[in-house]
Amino acid sequence: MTASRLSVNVNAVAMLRNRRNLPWPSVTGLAAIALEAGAKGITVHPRPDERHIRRSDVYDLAELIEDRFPHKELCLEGYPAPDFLKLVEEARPDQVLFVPDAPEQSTSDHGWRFDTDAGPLAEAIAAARDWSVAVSLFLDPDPTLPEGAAAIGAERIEIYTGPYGACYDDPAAAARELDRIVATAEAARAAGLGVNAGHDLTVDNIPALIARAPFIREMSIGHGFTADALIYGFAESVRRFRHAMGEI
Ligand SMILES: CC(=O)[C@@H](O)[C@H](O)COP(=O)(O)O
Ligand SMILES: NCC(=O)COP(=O)(O)O
Repeated sequence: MTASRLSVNVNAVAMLRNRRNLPWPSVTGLAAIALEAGAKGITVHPRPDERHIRRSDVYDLAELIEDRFPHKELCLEGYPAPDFLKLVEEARPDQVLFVPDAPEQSTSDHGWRFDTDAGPLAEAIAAARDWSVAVSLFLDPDPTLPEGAAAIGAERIEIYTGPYGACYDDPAAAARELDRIVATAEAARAAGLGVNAGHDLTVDNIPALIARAPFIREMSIGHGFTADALIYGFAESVRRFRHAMGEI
């Protein structure tokens, strides 16, 4: 049995909870079920408007993992603005993923371009590393980019797999996207970076990806995982995604 690569993103659980002024479905409760079932960790992307994950959820999840799952990992995602960096400093996740998202953006849809928008990155990366938080950078599937991530001090990248996920009904287009992801993953590995992947991954599109890039160390999955779990339940979906990754 291979170690788990699955980090379950619970943004959508928080979105459902926020429909009412009630504490269910429980973000920490479902995170615990996923961790107990074999997920490697939990990922959250608190957005400035708290449309799903609230700042308080981040502290609750950090406490859950520290108290009950000390060998599991918390990953925080966000734009390196002062408020987000404060959250990273206080919650001390195992990993932070910096994304270049504007506050009003509906979801992440592109990675960093080091020639144009890397302004706040170098300082944020240095701060996170001082707090012993591993730093990952969200990058488009473009093999010219990983070298820039290594040069600026990141330890890992997460390849944006949204365009691949969007080709669910077009195998030829999916094969082209997969080539770009794999080339980027290989470039990152050659640059000494750890390789993560995320966005719109599903039990159907993961096997082809993992077959071509078995060295991927983590996949963070929220939307597709939650859609699956509505049918199968959180614990069974962990098993299904790990099976898709060839782990069990
Ligand atoms: C960084 C990334 O890929 C995003 O998928 C993000 O984690 C999802 O954010 P939303 O849940 O707000 O769409
Ligand atoms: N980093 C990607 C992530 O956490 C989840 O993305 P998605 O599966 O909700 O698209």
